[in-house]
Amino acid sequence: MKISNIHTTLLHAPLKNPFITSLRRVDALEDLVVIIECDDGSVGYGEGAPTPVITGETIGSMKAAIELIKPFLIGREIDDFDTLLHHVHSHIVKNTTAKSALEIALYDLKAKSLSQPLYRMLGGTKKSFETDITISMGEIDKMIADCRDAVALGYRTLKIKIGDGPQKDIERIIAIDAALGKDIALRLDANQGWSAKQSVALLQGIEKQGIIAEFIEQPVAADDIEGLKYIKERVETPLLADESIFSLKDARRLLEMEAIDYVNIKLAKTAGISQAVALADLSAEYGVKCMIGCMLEGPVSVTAGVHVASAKADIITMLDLDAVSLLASHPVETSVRYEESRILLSDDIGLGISGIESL
Ligand SMILES: C[C@H](N)C(=O)N[C@H](CCC(=O)O)C(=O)O
Ligand SMILES: [Mg+2]
Repeated sequence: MKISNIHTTLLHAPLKNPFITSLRRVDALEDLVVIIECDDGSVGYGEGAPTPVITGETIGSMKAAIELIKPFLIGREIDDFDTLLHHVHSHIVKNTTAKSALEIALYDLKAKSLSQPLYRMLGGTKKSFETDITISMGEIDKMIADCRDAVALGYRTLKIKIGDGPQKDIERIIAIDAALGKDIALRLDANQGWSAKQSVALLQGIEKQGIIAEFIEQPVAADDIEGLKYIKERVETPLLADESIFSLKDARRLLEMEAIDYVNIKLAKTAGISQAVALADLSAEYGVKCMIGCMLEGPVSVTAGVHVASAKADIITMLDLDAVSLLASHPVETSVRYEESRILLSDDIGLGISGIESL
């Protein structure tokens, strides 16, 4: 099974509602699907959504990185898997989403070559998962209405986007908590919107009101490592690092410092599946549980995240893989079922993606 061709196609999918964080607003998904073809007719699918404000990538930079790596993969056997992964990672630094898209397609092919679903190839057995859903940042009344709609659809965990001003944020959190039953868990994601001092004041403020969120995600700037440690030492609310952790090196530093409670693993940050699995293993060594998250991305790469969640189910105990449910429609034919908060893996080989309608 030799790689004969690699090409990309743009995937455009409308969102049900605008996706709004403290970093950006998105009205429709635009991402890049990677298709790797082999000489026996097998096809592997990968995907990645550029998130310029987090990874620094654009559709153009992703295409350029893939074009640069492509000649090192064409003509090689899928069985020579470690060499393929080596080439994905060794010719260009950063460009983590582009590398992830390539890796996902290679893992899809490798699992297909073994006639196994990817999760099983990775050592997983779990097939049923529960994800949260993101509530976009906005006016309080709108956020409460969105929370109620999500609860009515069966979501029991809501990821609340905040971070555009501590005073506004504290009002949002108190109002949302009061509007929902105590059986609904709140995850707070400030997407780097606060300083360390603001974070402590805000979190201590809501804690005094008896509100303990499941966690606060990335309250401070990605490179504010000391800020994370400062917050962790002063609040009860568990602290989850997202934008601060791309690589194993990033994670090791924070874990050694005991600066965080949880790690958010995203394939678009780890440059794919191999380092995502390694990051879960590293976190396990420190006794730190992980969430697997996603950017605003499409069904191919989100599905790859679900397979990783299965492979590392003992350490990846939380899912933020809601991006497919945020789409109004998409052209990907997948045997993996996305039923709002429930995600069910199938036993189809590879990722379980059978095609992209427009191809
Ligand atoms: C979509 C997912 N639930 C999410 O909230 N991801 C964001 C980043 C998404 C983006 O801007 O594309 C996060 O966890 O920060
Ligand atoms: Mg986040």
